[in-house]
Amino acid sequence: MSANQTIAPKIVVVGAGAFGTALAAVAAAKANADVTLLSRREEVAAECRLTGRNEKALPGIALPARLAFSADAAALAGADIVLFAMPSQEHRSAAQTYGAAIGADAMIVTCAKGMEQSTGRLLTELLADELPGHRIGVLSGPGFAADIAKGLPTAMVVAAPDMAVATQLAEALSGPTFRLYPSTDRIGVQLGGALKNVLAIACGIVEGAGLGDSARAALISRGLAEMSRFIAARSGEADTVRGLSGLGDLVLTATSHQSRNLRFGIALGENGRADGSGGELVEGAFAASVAARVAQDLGIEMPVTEAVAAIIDGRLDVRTALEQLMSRPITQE
Ligand SMILES: NC(=O)C1=CN([C@@H]2O[C@H](COP(=O)(O)OP(=O)(O)OC[C@H]3O[C@@H](n4cnc5c(N)ncnc54)[C@H](OP(=O)(O)O)[C@@H]3O)[C@@H](O)[C@H]2O)C=CC1
Ligand SMILES: O=C(CO)COP(=O)(O)O
Repeated sequence: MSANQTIAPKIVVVGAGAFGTALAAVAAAKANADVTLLSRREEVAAECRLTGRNEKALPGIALPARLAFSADAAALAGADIVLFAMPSQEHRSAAQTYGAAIGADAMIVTCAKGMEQSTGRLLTELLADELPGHRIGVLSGPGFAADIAKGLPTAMVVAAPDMAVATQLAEALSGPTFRLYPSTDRIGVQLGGALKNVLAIACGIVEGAGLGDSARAALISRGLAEMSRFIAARSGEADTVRGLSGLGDLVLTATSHQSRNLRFGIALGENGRADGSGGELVEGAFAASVAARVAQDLGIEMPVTEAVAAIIDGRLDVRTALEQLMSRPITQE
């Protein structure tokens, strides 16, 4: 993507799940849009082409007529903006699969919320490892795919190292009901998205175990403090945590039953153990252990995150976790 581009950029969204389909739909709703949704399975692309819907990902939602569908990596040729919208743990293999088909000038934006579990790498770092020379951005913030695709008002953040590029991305991807704010804090923006999922699981556990709304409010506030410490230790900006990608997304995910992370936590709180996610993607279940491990390496305290990781691993039960959290030494807020 060149710095002074005025014609509509060519956008390819890789990953035809709920979020990829929603982002492709809002981008394609604009006049002159050139947007392709790239699935890894031909049957998904074929169904979308035939019915104008991606029924499994976004049930009952009609997609814009201008949106193109493909399962051929060749669709990436000439793309100005490539959105990576597959799960965090799939980013490295997707970069390896599609990298050769992506042109050297394309800007790549991760839209996932997580860190690589095996290495603790941020997704922007991982993409820079696999796709050297590309400008790498991140899109995150409070927005459920179904809300975005239905045209309900949504605001999120897109971050790139250079504000001019972040602004270009925000302009290219925003629409009448989908507003993107540009930022240069890639670390803060993506860590907000990764860490709020763990805290949403914690809020779900509190709900499922019937511990009350006051406990949820305490968790949101203390969880935000954990996010701040982690972001600062990873050299992100302190202010970012108070914005859409931090507090905004934490509040949304910790309070809405649309959230898969919250629902997973509720089941944990009700049953006292992890019974799986029923096939749903629960990013926080991956992020909990890696965030706890990295926090320990960085020497920062993240008691809520550590408790969630231990509960998911079956090393701690909910009652003991609560006792431990409540009996920590009294400190200043
Ligand atoms: N859903 C939401 O409301 C939001 C989600 N996000 C984030 O977006 C990311 C994706 O979530 P979401 O869309 O909901 O997940 P879904 O489970 O709905 O979809 C994931 C999609 O990724 C595809 N996929 C998996 N691996 C690869 C790969 N290696 N290459 C290409 N495609 C692949 C899957 O394809 P297949 O069907 O073939 O398995 C599937 O279409 C997550 O990190 C999530 O946190 C962010 C904001 C909102
Ligand atoms: O990130 C999201 C909303 O901002 C989606 O949350 P879940 O993955 O918990 O459904």
